[in-house]
Amino acid sequence: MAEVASTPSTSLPSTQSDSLAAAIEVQNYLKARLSASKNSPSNESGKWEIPIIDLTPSFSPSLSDRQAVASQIHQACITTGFFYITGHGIPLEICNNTLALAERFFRELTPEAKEKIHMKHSDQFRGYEPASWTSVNEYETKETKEGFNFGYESGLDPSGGDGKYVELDGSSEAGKNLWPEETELPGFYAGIAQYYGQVLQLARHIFRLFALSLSLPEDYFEPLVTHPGGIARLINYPASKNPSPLPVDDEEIGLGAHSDYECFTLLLQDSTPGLEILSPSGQWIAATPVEGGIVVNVADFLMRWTNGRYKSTVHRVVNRTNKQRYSIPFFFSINYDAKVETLPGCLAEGEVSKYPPITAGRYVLDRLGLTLKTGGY
Ligand SMILES: O=C(O)CCC(=O)C(=O)O
Ligand SMILES: [Fe+2]
Repeated sequence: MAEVASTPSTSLPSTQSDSLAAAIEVQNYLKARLSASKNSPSNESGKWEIPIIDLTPSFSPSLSDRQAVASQIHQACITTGFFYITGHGIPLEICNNTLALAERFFRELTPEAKEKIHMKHSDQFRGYEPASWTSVNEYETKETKEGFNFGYESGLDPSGGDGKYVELDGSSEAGKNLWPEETELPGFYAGIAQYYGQVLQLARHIFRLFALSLSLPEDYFEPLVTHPGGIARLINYPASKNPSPLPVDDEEIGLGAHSDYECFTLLLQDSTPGLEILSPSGQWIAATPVEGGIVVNVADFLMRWTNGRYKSTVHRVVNRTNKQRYSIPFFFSINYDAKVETLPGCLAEGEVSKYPPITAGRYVLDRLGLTLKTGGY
């Protein structure tokens, strides 16, 4: 792990937007957490476990069944900020096929085809991302992962959306994704679109449970997800050159320590472990894959809405095995032109909001901007 304690705090230019200030503040928070972390194997498992929540009853017509799931979600959100879901309704076959498409993307697409859809051609961070093109924090700057990033299109939304989608920067042109040609990777787009549609609808369902978990009406967030942001990534973490349980050397960081930016993330991972989450006492805990399960983690918007009651937990990926690891996170956001502001019900009498209001898309864009080595976008 790179030395972080001595790095001076990032200073805030006076002309920055509120969302950039917020994005920089998260980096400073991360620095504090990392300097207190122990880069050693965890002995905390058992004390701080990632719960498994069966979503089956959440599809019941009975409100009390749905509420029972929501209270398990509440408990997970105020402790780990991470949980697995089973019984989520996305067939295992679709999950496995989508992971197989990720593998095909990285293995079969030619370097020329990857170059054509390189992220440098996108002003919205879409497309193919070679290893070390971005790094999610300023301390672990040689990330081994490579990725392919794409976002919401109304054609991928089974609800069709309300036709008012705006991009991260508030512009209204849709369709900024960079897809490989059908002839270059036959069947890729159709397979990815099928998974995207399913995971998007699942995210909308889970968002209703989040509302219940906060004692809000189930449809509280509904007006905010009529044309939601939803970035997804296919990620390939190469096998370790020197597989060993620990310690991690900087060359082996797949994806550096970070919190996610949006409402919550739904992560599909293959059977190779690698995801680790930072416990309150600074231990890295492995989020080992659960067969048929999807990892859910609270991200920054939910932390901000709840004034920190829901934990946007720091996590990272280190592939310590001799196998490639593929994963597919889906980052569910509200409409990018909507605001995130502390919920009145999450402030006790006299309690002040820790987080100023931000515009959803702008905040995501500012956080993404900080991942580029150039520091700009
Ligand atoms: O690949 C994983 O397991 C996690 C990915 C992740 O945390 C991210 O892309 O934000
Ligand atoms: Fe993440």
